[in-house]
Amino acid sequence: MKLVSSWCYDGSLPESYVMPPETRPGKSIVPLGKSIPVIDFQHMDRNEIVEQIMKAGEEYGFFQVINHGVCEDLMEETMKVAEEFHAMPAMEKEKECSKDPNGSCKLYTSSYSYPREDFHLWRDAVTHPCLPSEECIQFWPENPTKYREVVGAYTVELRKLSCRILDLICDGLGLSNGFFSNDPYQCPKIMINHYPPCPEPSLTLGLSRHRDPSVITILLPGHVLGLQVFKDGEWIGVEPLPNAFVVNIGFLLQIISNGKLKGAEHRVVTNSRNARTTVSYFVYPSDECIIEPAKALVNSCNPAIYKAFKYIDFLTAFILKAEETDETVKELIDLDYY
Ligand SMILES: O=C(O)CCC(=O)C(=O)O
Ligand SMILES: [Fe+2]
Repeated sequence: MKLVSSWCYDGSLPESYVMPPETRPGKSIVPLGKSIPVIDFQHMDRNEIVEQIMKAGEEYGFFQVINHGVCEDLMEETMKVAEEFHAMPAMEKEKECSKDPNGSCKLYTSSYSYPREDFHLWRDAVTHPCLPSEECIQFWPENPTKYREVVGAYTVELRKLSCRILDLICDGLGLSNGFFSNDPYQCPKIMINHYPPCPEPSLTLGLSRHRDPSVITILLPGHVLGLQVFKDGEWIGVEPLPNAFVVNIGFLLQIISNGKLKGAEHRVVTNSRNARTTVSYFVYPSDECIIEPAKALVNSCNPAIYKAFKYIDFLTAFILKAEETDETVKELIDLDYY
C-alpha cells in the first residue's frame, strides 16, 4: 500500500486506477447542484427548518447548512491542519497514525479493502474515533503540532451541531428528542480525505458510488469541487457555499426512519489541477447497537420494511468488496431476502 500522495506527480494513471467504462466519470459535464437545498439555521424559525430538512432528506438525502453556529476560524483552522497532515512525508504520517496498538487510528489509501480491490481509488485518508476523552485523544496524531488542539475543538463543536440536526430530524419524524443523543448512537469518527491532482480525472474516481454507513455525516467540503450526488438517475455536482457544511443522511437513518429519509448515494471525482482535502464527521452507533426501524414509526399501517441487525454485522458486510457488499447487506436488512 503506497499513498497516492507519495507518487501522484509521476504523470500517468496506472492501469489499476482505471475504472470500468460504466463507473468512470467520463468527460461529460455534470451540472452543479444549485438545487441542493440550503438551510439557514439562524434566519428561519424551528418549524421551517424541520420542514426543510425533512423535504431535503426525502428528496435528496443531502443539504447544506449555513449560519450553523460553528466558528468560521475553527473551520478554517481545521482545514489547514487537515491539509498540513496530508502534506507530511508518508513515513511521518504512518508514524503519527500508529500510536494505538489496537489500530483505532488508521491511515490508508483508496479504501479499507485495498488488497482485495479490482480498482483503486485516487484518495488517501486518515480516520479515528473522536470522542472528546483523553482515552481517545492519546492515539491521535501529534503532528502537525496543532492537530490535537484544533481537531479536538472541532469535534466538540461538530458533536453539538450533529445533536442539533438530529433533534430537528427527530421532530420531523415524530421521535422523542434525544433519541440519537445517548450512548448507543454516539461513537463518532472523523475522516480526513485527500485527493491529489490526478492526470486522468475522466478515468478514475476519488470515491466510488456509496451510501455512508452512518446515521448522518457532516462534511467540511473545502473550496475545491469534487462531490457529486446521485438523484433521479443522474449525477449532480455539489457546490458548497462559503462556510457551509454539507450534510447527508446515512444508510442507518434510512433504516431507522423506515425508509422515509433517503441514505444519499454519492461519489467523488478528481481534477487535474487542484488537490482537494475534506473532513467528514460521521455519527456512528456503537458496535453492539441494534439498528431497526424506530418502534414509534412502525404500526399495522406502516409495517417495518427492514429487519433488525447489530451494527457491527452491518459494518462487516459493508466493508467487504463492492459486489459482495450489496448482497451481504441485502441479506442482513431486507425482510424478504431468502
Ligand atoms: O470528500 C468528499 O467530498 C466526500 C467524502 C465521503 O463521501 C466520505 O468520506 O464518505
Ligand atoms: Fe461518503
